[in-house]
Amino acid sequence: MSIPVLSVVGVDFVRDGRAILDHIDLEVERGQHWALIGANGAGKSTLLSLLGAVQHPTRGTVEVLGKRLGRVDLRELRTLIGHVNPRHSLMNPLTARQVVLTGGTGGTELPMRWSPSAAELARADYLLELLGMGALTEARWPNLSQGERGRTLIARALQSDPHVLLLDEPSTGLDIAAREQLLDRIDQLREQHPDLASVLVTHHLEELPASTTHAMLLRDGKVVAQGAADEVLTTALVSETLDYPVTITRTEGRWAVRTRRDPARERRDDALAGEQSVAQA
Ligand SMILES: Nc1ncnc2c1ncn2[C@@H]1O[C@H](COP(=O)(O)OP(=O)(O)OP(=O)(O)O)[C@@H](O)[C@H]1O
Repeated sequence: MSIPVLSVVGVDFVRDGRAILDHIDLEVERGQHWALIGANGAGKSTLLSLLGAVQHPTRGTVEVLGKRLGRVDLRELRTLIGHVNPRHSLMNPLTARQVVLTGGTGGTELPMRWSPSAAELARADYLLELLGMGALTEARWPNLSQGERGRTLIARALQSDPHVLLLDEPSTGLDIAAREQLLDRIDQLREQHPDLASVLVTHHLEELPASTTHAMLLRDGKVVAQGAADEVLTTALVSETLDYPVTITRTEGRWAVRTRRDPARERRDDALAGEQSVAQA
């Protein structure tokens, strides 16, 4: 059996006496594309930061391709992981191509007196093309739209040829066209790199690419359910996770969420509104 790309065993993350993550187990294999779903504050970004070797767990183990966080140099681990941070900040107005090249140098700016090899340049251009940025390789970061920046950052995360891609709410702030373009590119990327694994965090099931294979539902730092996407992204389990009645549908691979009507609750709300207006009269 091959070594999992990511292996999380018995992980707790405790801050100020509070369990922000409570006994998390997760195994991500090559070619699997996980969605991490939960309400605000459920612990999604914290879990992603452990997977990205940004922080250490309080208890338990995190391994990336069998290399254990805490035992292996963090820089070595991070070359195996492509982490897309939507809050990427830049001091200099680099071009899209230069931003992608920084993905191979481990910083956000290009090192002084550094010049890329022909292979590094060719990879950056290949990735920009793959993410639909081929016409904008010379465009400068401050002039890129939010959607173009997002796609550039995914190309940047892939420059070091990582085994796993971590995406933290990649569609936040995008209009519908930009979001759909991004999701299409993620689907294409996964198709063309069948060994790549990924973990994508979102609040919104509409923002999941059709190529999502697995899901984990988190509530208050605990796992509500995890496994194959269609077994986990169900009306009952997502409602339990969000503590709110929703109906989940999946059409042409994509998910949609609607508030579930609860006739008993509506009758109670109507009766309450009636009592209040009588009281005010
Ligand atoms: N280093 C820390 N110290 C103290 N509390 C923290 C720390 N990191 C995270 N938290 C808290 O842990 C909880 C989970 O945070 P996290 O950002 O992981 O949630 P999330 O599911 O990503 O939320 P959101 O969807 O709002 O981004 C929050 O209540 C947050 O305030």
